[in-house]
Amino acid sequence: MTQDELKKAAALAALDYIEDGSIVGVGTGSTVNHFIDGLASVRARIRGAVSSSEASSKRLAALGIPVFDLNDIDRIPVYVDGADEIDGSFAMIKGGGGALTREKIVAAVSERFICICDASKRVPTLGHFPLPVEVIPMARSHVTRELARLGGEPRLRAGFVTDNGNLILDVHGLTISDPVDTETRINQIVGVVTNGLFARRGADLLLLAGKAGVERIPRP
Ligand SMILES: O=C(CO)[C@H](O)[C@H](O)COP(=O)(O)O
Repeated sequence: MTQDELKKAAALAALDYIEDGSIVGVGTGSTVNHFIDGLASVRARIRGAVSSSEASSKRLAALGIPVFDLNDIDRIPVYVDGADEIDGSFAMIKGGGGALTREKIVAAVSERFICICDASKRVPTLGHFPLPVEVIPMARSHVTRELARLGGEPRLRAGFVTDNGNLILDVHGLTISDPVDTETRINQIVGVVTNGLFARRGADLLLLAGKAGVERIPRP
């Protein structure tokens, strides 16, 4: 199976967890695109979706799935999203697609975070994938210096602007021995909107697609 077929298998497995009549939290990325396509096949069963990016909103709307403003919604039973890396405690690096801030907001409101991944995303320790950090443009140089002081090598994602009008610094070479601590420290740098470590609010269930099928692994 190709990596994309594995992504699709994980994504379609997430349809089993959708509550009838609910608003579904929808993440961003190529794995989630398969989930959105699958959601279209059950759209009569759901009220609609809250989305974490303009790209996902556009795809949902094109398939006739109503997209709600998060401010008008008080309950999201399930949030479905991919990850760039996920470790044994279900802490993740996310934001490869640059949607980390909205992803973190929708995840915070949701009761259950279901992570959909192909097996390559499972890692013993986070940090091989560069950590995305969303930054207010006028703070770019300051945040770059502060991230370097933490031991990383921040690189501006060239030509990229987030849905919120901000920049992304991808931090290479960071040692992440305590993901909760690193997430907290980076978020304390003035000018950082948020960072792509999802450790304080990690995944609750991992749907991990490998050659043998989709494993359904609850958070340890
Ligand atoms: O965090 C994300 C986007 O901001 C994605 O979930 C992450 O980058 C994984 O993407 P893909 O499913 O395309 O491998």
